Amino acid sequence: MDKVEGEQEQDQAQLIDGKAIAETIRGEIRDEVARLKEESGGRFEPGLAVVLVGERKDSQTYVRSKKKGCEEAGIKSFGTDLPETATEEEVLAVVREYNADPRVHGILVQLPLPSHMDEEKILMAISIEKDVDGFHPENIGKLAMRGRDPDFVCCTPKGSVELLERSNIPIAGKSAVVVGRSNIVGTPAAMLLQRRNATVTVVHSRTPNPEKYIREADIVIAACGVANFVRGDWLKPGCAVIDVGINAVDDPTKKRGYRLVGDVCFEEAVKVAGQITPVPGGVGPMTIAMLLQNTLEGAKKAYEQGK
Ligand SMILES: Nc1nc2c(c(=O)[nH]1)N[C@@H](CN(C=O)c1ccc(C(=O)N[C@@H](CCC(=O)O)C(=O)O)cc1)CN2
Repeated sequence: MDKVEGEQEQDQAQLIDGKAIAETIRGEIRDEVARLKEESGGRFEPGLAVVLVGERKDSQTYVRSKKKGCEEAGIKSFGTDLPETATEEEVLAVVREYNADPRVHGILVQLPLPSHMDEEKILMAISIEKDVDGFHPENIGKLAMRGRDPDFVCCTPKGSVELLERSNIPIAGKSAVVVGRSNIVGTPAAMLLQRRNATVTVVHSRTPNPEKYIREADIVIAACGVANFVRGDWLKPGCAVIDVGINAVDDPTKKRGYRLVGDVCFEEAVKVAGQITPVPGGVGPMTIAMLLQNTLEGAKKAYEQGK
């Protein structure tokens, strides 16, 4: 059938530009921090403490980006780097010090921690009012409860939902599938979508035929950590796809010898979906923007209490 003039069929999904959206949010944070500092007559400054244990290159890069993000936003950053050989007690001592420091409104311990440490024990030591990563079991628990609000929501799931909202993609009444059930992404993402009245299914490594559920979904959040796991023909035409995966695959044509791909096969999915996030440049930049937003929220609460 001939196309009506001016009417165009969409043969490719619209890209959800996480980098641009994150930049907008960072600008909003910068303005709000400046307003807060001005209101306090320069006496109050939001502060974030970043604890890094070990020498993982990727963690070092993320920590650097977080500190740079703070600097650009006018947030003071504090940092403690400990060697891989540090003991659990040494990390706990650093966390306790930041818990007690009134200049610090947010604390994060970069994950993953070395394998000899009990991650949950360390995350639980972070004061709930400073848990800007939202990983404390009490914050996760509150997220799961109707009628309760967590102090902070984990950054990657929060950023994923923010991408949907800022792209005007309706959530309420829609059917959503979250691929993956990790404590820090899949599970909180499912809870956030449910709080916005989506009907949510979580598929995971033990789900037989996950494509059966994904084919029904208006919204897919993929967070299973398996490169190209979700195929294009698993998707409902026109659906929104948020790809949380950041997987390195060998690529000798690249300077660093690898390229990053998501948990969704982008080349196939872009032909079927209505909207899709790229990797890189999708959810990743939102993680840091949400961390800065959470730090600002924590600082504002502390400021109000201190007035
Ligand atoms: N304490 C925490 N640890 C970890 C978190 C977290 O939220 N809190 N998340 C990840 C790592 N992470 C932040 O810490 C993070 C990952 C990826 C990106 C990002 O912007 N990625 C870019 C690509 C980067 C590249 O080229 O290598 C993108 O997707 O465009 C930001 C933050 C695990 N640990």
